[in-house]
Amino acid sequence: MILPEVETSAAGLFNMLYSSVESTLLITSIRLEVFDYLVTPKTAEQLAEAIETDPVSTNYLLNALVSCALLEKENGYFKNTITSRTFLLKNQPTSLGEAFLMQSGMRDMMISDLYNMVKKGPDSTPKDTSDQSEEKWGRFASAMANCARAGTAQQMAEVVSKMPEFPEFKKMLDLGGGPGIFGLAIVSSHPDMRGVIFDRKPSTKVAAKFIDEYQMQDRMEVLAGDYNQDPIGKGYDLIWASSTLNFAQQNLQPVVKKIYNALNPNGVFINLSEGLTHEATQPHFFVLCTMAWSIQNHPLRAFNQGEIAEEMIKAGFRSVRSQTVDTGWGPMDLDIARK
Ligand SMILES: C[S@@+](CC[C@H](N)C(=O)[O-])C[C@H]1O[C@@H](n2cnc3c(N)ncnc32)[C@H](O)[C@@H]1O
Repeated sequence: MILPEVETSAAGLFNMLYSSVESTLLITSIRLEVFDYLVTPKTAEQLAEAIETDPVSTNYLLNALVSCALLEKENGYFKNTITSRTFLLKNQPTSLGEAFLMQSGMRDMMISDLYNMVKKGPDSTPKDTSDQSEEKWGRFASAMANCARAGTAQQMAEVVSKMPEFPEFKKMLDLGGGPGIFGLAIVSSHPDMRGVIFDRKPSTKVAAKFIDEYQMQDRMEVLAGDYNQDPIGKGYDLIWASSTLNFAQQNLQPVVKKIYNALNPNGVFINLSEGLTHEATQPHFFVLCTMAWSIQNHPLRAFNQGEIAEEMIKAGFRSVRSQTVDTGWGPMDLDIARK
């Protein structure tokens, strides 16, 4: 028998084939509240009794979670790892479970018809820009807050607070701020700066809730509107925008110019967004997580590296400094423009 000569390995393909099992395992375990019940170590039988599941199937599920480093197993007892303790328990400021349930629902909806999306091209029915879509953002804003405070907001507040102009800042804007966690984190790291969170109305209601929660009512306020067409206020020393300008892609230069005009002389505009490289094929995480969204929302899409910086220069900023930062969501581009 002569078998073919094989010069490469198919291991990557097999991993790819089964990567959806990892995702389903994570989402199912969040739904079953496995991590909440394993705050104290339990055997598979004990857990199955507590969460009313089948003990044999539960044992397989738990072993798989150990193999994904979300649980540890010792003498038949399962317990959380630091990752599951930090991010997968309910009702913590860093809980990601609710956001993951929402994101996976959206992802499944978008990806389920990938075959036809690719065959026939993007859905040409008009995009929903109605109140319903705004309500959807309001609901997402709550869940997204924890994605920000799971580490990236703290990391970015530290970067901003180390800037030479930071001590002189008096007023900042968090543009498309959603729940406003980035704005809250930046303002809190300054002794007396004030801040405005700008977003569509339903999201600003959520931001107002977080302003109350952090007792920042005397320093933070919300402003509702659509940055593509409404005024965004003025007199800012800092304008922060993260993961939002994709929604201005068809209007990017006027929006960046609006940002420029809203800043005081010597003001700073900082944008944090994905920045695709290698002809839009890297970083792996952002290429994958934006693929179906970009197909469905074409011409809205993920940004390529340098795209925002270019618009900043065109808008008249005197200098732009760009760096790639490793965030909890993967490598992102931080563009800092000075007026
Ligand atoms: C992915 S979220 C990012 C939220 C926040 N900046 C963060 O990084 O966590 C995008 C935000 O942009 C807001 N947004 C999108 N288009 C907008 C527009 N035209 N005017 C105001 N806000 C907008 C959405 O409501 C949403 O809160």
